Amino acid sequence: MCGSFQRPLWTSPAAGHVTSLTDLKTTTHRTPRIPPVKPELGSPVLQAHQLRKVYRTGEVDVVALADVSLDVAAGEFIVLLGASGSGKSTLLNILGGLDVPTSGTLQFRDHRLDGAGEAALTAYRREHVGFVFQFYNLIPSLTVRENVALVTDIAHDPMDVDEAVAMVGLAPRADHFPAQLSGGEQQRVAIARAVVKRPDLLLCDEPTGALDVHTGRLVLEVIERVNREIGTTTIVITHNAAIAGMADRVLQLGDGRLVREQRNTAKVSPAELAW
Ligand SMILES: Nc1ncnc2c1ncn2[C@@H]1O[C@H](COP(=O)(O)OP(=O)(O)OP(=O)(O)O)[C@@H](O)[C@H]1O
Repeated sequence: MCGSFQRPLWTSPAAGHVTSLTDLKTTTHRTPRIPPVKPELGSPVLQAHQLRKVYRTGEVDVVALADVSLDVAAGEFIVLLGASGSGKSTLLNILGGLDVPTSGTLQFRDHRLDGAGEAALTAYRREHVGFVFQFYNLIPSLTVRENVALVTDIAHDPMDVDEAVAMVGLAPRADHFPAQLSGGEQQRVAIARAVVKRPDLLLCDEPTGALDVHTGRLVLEVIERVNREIGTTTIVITHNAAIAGMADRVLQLGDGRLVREQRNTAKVSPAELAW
C-alpha cells in the first residue's frame, strides 16, 4: 500500500505565496521542485492513505472524505463516480494539490503532499498536474494558440504549442478566439492547455458536464488519446456511469468513502459509449 513515508519535501520558509503569473515566473528558481523524471508505466504515482477532509462551517462539521486510501499507478485511467456530495471533487482537489487533507497522508512519487505549504503545492500543481473543469476558463481575448501558450511560459519542459493544439484536433482553429468555438471545442482547448506542460497527472472534474452527447464523446476521445499516447495518468470525475467503460479502473464514492472499485478487463472507446 503506502510504504514508508518521507518528511514533506517542501517546508522552505523562503518560498512565498504566489499570487499572479508574474509571481510564478519570479518564483520559478526559488520554489523547491520535484525533478521532471517520468515514472515507469505502472509504478505508483500517487499513494493516499486514510485521507480525511472535514469542512467546518460555524459549529457544523461536514465530513467530505472519510478515510479514503488509494494508490494510482502511472498511466492509469481512472473514472470516479458517486452521487452529488459524495466527495469526488474534494478527493480530486486534494490529489491535485488544490486542497489539503485534514488528516491522512498523500504521496506523489517519493514526495509527501499532506502538510505541504502553499508554495510547495503551487510548484506541484504547476509542474505535475493538469486540470480540466466543467467550464473551460479560457481567456476570451486570446486565440486558441495563445491560451495554450500561456502555460508554457511557466512550464519546465513544455510540448510545442502547435503540437498540443493539433493533438486536440484544433490545428485549423489555432488563430480563432474562444467566442468563435463551440463548447466542445473550447473544452478541447482547455485540455490542450492542461497537457501542453506534459503533466504527470490529468485531473478532470465533470469535463463533459456542460456538453451534449456527441460533443462529450469528442472531448472524451481527446482525453483518452492523451492517456494512451502520452501515458498521462488520468482521473475523470463524472456523474455519467456510461463513461466508466473507458477506464482501467472505476472508483465509486459514497458519503466520503470508497464504496466500490472495479477493474475493466476490456476498455470501451468513447465512440462506442452510449448514454
Ligand atoms: N468548502 C466547503 N465548505 C463546506 N462544505 C463543503 C465544502 N466543499 C465541499 N463541501 C461539502 O463536502 C461534501 C462533498 O462535496 P464534494 O463537492 O466533494 O462532492 P461531489 O461528490 O464532488 O459533489 P458534486 O457531484 O455535486 O460536485 C458535500 O457535503 C459538500 O457540501
